[in-house]
Amino acid sequence: MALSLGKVAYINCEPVYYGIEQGAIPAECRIVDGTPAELNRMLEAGDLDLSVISAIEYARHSDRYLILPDLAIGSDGPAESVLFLSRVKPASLDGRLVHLTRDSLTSVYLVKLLLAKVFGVRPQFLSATADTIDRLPEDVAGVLMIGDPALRARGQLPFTLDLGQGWKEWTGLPFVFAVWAVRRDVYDDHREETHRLHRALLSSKRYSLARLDEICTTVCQRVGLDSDTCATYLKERLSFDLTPRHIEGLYRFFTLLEAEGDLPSTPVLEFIDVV
Ligand SMILES: C=C(O[C@@H]1C=C(C(=O)O)C=C[C@H]1O)C(=O)O
Repeated sequence: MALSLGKVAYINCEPVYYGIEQGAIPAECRIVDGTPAELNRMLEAGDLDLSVISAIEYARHSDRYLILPDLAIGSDGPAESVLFLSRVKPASLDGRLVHLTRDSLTSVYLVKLLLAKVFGVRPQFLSATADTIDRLPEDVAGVLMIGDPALRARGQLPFTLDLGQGWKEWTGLPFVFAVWAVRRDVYDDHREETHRLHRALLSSKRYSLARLDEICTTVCQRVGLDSDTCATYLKERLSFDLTPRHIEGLYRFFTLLEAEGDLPSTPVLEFIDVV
C-alpha cells in the first residue's frame, strides 16, 4: 500500500523531499502538500498516514502518534523563517493587539512563551491570516509569520524577533518546530511500509542536503531570496536532524508549556523501531 505522506508547502521541506520528488530515491507514497496547520488536522482526522507536523501537535496527541527518528525541522539559533515582526519593541506590547498566523501551531505557543517569560508582556492575541505585511491593519502592533511568507516579509516592520534565536538565547538549546509522525494504527497495520518510507525519507534527506545549491537555484525565486542566501537558510539556519540536544530542547519546551497550563502534561517521546 502506498502511504499518504504530508509535506509542508514551504521551501523548508525541500531538503527532505527533493530526492523523492525528483524520482532519485524510490519511495512508495503519495505526497500531500499543506500548511502545518492543515497537515496537523489531516493526520488527526486520519486523512494522512504519516506527516511532518507541528511539534506541539505531537505533544497533544502522543497517545495516537509515533515519531520517526532522525527527522525534524529545527534551528540552533536564528531560524530566519519563524519571525515575530512588530511596530514597537516586544517589551512594549502589553495589552496591544497582535496577529498570530493560522498556519502554525508550535510557533504560536513559542511566541506567547517568549513574550511572557522573556519580555514580560501579555498582548491580546488574535489568530489571523498572516501572509503579507501589506494588509496588516494599523492597530495591529505585531504579527507572527512562518515559512515562505516570513522569508518574504523580513525587515518589513521596525522590530524583528527571530523565534529560534530568542529560544536559543533564553535556554541555550536548539528548538524543534516540527517532527515527522505516523499514526499508531497505521504503524500497527503497515510496519514494513512505514520502515521503508522512513528509510526513503532519510536517504532523500542525505541526497537533498548534498544538492542544496541545485535546489536553491529553483526555489529561491519563490521567497524572493538570492540563491546563496537561500542556501545559507536551508544549510546553516534550519536543521533536519533530531539529536539528543534537539530532544532536550523539545522536552524543555513541553515542560514550560505544561507549567503555563498550555499542555496537560509533558509527553514521553515515543518512536517507531529502527530496523
Ligand atoms: C521553521 C519552520 O518550521 C515550521 C513551523 C511549524 C509550526 O510553527 O507549527 C510547523 C512546521 C514547520 O514548517 C517554518 O515554517 O519556517
